[in-house]
Amino acid sequence: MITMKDIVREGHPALRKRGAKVEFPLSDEHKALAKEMLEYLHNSQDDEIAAKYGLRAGVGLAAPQLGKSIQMTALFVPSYYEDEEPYLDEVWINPRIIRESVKRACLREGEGCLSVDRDVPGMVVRAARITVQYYTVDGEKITRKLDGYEAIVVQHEIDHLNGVMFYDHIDKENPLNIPTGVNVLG
Ligand SMILES: OCN(O)CCCc1ccccc1
Ligand code: NI
Repeated sequence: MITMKDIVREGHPALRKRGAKVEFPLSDEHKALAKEMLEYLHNSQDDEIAAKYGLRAGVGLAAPQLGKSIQMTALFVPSYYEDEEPYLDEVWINPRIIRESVKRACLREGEGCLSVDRDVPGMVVRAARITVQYYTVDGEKITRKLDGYEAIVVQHEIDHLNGVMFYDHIDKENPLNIPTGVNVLG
């Protein structure tokens, strides 16, 4: 199982490279990696397992964070309501944003990252609504629109696949400034 020791931290080259496109059909190695990445997210959001193995909770995990410079990310965003299906619970292959709104959004609390062992305060301003195109592990091509918290998470993950870190988006001069018209979430 993936634990924190498998997650590379700032300074590791894989975090600053664009990942290579994943070929289909997925190799056994890539299939196993996809499964393990999603498992990490489930484990990290299970209080008992997370405490037992010292896992930091995450709603996303991108392959470059494991030192694997490929275009693969796992997403596990539980729904707001316990008894409802999670909003996102899958692995996306070769995802790309094909459209984004002019409207911007950010999380009131800012963002963090499993590959960043420090707090980096500041507004991470992103597109409020995106249209993404990705492949499932079975090679099915999906086009999907997202908004709200999921849109923020997916942009954070796709950034990782392109060597971008969340703090690259923070305004150095005025990190806590919320530009006019930006939706503040949370
Ligand atoms: O790359 C995923 N990872 O570092 C876990 C944190 C994910 C995340 C945190 C805040 C806002 C969006 C996404
Ligand atoms: Ni991250």
